[in-house]
Amino acid sequence: MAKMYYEKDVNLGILKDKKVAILGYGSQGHAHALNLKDSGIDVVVGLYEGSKSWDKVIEDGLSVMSVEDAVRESDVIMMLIPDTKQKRVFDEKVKPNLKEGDVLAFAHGFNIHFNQIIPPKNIDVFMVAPKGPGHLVRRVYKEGKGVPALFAVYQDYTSKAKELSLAYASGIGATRAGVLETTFKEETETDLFGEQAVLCGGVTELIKAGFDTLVKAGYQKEVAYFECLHEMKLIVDLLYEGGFEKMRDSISDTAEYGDYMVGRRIINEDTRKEMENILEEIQNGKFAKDWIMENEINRPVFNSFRNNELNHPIVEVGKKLRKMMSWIND
Ligand SMILES: NC(=O)C1=CN([C@@H]2O[C@H](COP(=O)(O)OP(=O)(O)OC[C@H]3O[C@@H](n4cnc5c(N)ncnc54)[C@H](OP(=O)(O)O)[C@@H]3O)[C@@H](O)[C@H]2O)C=CC1
Ligand SMILES: CC[C@](O)(C(C)=O)C(=O)O
Ligand SMILES: [Mg+2]
Ligand SMILES: [Mg+2]
Repeated sequence: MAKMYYEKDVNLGILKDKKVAILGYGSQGHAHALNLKDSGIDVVVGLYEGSKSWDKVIEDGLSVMSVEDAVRESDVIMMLIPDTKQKRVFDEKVKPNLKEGDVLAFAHGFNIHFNQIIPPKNIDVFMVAPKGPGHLVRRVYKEGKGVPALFAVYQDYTSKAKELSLAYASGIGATRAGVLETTFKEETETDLFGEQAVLCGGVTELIKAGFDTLVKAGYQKEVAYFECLHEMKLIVDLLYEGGFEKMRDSISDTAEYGDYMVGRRIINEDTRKEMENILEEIQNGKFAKDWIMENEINRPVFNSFRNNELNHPIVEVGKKLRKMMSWIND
C-alpha cells in the first residue's frame, strides 16, 4: 500500500515564514493562490503585463506583480502557467531572479521530466500535483474538503523539500483528502495517460459516439444529450462516492446486466491494445515531442480540433438544455 499523508502528518507552519509566488492565475493558479491565502500563507501572484487576469487577482484580494518581481520577492515559486510556456518564462524571467535556497514548484512534471526546464542546483524543486481540475480544487476547499494530490521531490538542496511540499499540499487543502509520494516521471506519464485515454479524450469520444449513434438512428437530440452526457455526471458521482459497487447498487438489474454484457464490446481487446500504444508514446517522449513542435508552429492542429469540436451538434443542444437548469453554472 502506498503511504498516504493527511493533515496530522504535515506541518503547515514551515510555510508560514515564507512568501509564495504563484505564477499564473488560471485554473490551478487561482485555486492555489486563494486556498493558500485562506490557509494563512503569504501569497503574491506573478503575471505578464496585459494579462486578462491582472484585475481579477486584485478583486480577489491578492497582490499581483510582474513574474520577475514575484520571483525576487518570494521564497517558493509555483509554476502555474501553461506547460508549453513554462520553459521560456523560466529561462527568461524566473531563473535570473532565483536566490540560493529558493523553492521551484510545479503542479505537473512535464517540463522537468522532458528536460525542458533545467533548474540550478542550489534550489529545491518539488511538485504538488492535484488530481483534479483547478476550479474544483478551489470549490471543494471552500466547502471544507480537498482534492487529493501527488507530491514529488526532484531536488533537495535545503533538506527541507519534502516537508515543504507536504506543507504546500496542506495549504491548498489536498491533505484533507490524502496525498501520496511519487516521482516526476510517474506523475507525468500517468497524468498524460489518464487525461488522454480516460478522463478527457476517452470520455468525450465515448459520449460523442453514443450521442451520434442515437441521433443518426432518428432519436431526439435532447434525449441523446440527457442519456449520454447529462447522466454521465450522475453516474460518475456514484462511482466517486462508492466505486463500481455503489453505482451498480443504484442502477437497475437490467442496466447492470447490460453493463456486464456490453461494456467489454465497447472497450475491447483492440481498445486495450491501443491504450498500451498510447502509454508507450507518452513514455518514449513521442507525445511530448509532437506537442512541443505543435506549439512551435502556433498550434494549427490544436486550433482546428478546438474549432471543429464547437460545431458538433451536442454543443448547441447542451447549451439550450443547461440554460433551463438554474443550478448549473455554464
Ligand atoms: N488545469 C488543471 O486543472 C490542471 C493543471 N495542472 C498543471 O498546472 C499548470 C497550469 O495549468 P492551468 O492552470 O491549466 O493553466 P491555465 O491555462 O488555466 O492558466 C495559465 C495562467 O498563466 C498565465 N500566463 C500565460 N502566459 C504567461 C506568462 N508568460 N507569464 C505569466 N503568466 C502567464 C495566464 O494568463 P491569462 O490569465 O492572462 O491568460 C493564466 O493566468 C500546468 O503545469 C498544468 O499541467 C495540473 C493539474 C490540473
Ligand atoms: C485531467 C486533466 C488534467 O490532468 C487535470 C485536470 O488533472 C489537466 O492537465 O488539466
Ligand atoms: Mg494534466
Ligand atoms: Mg491531471
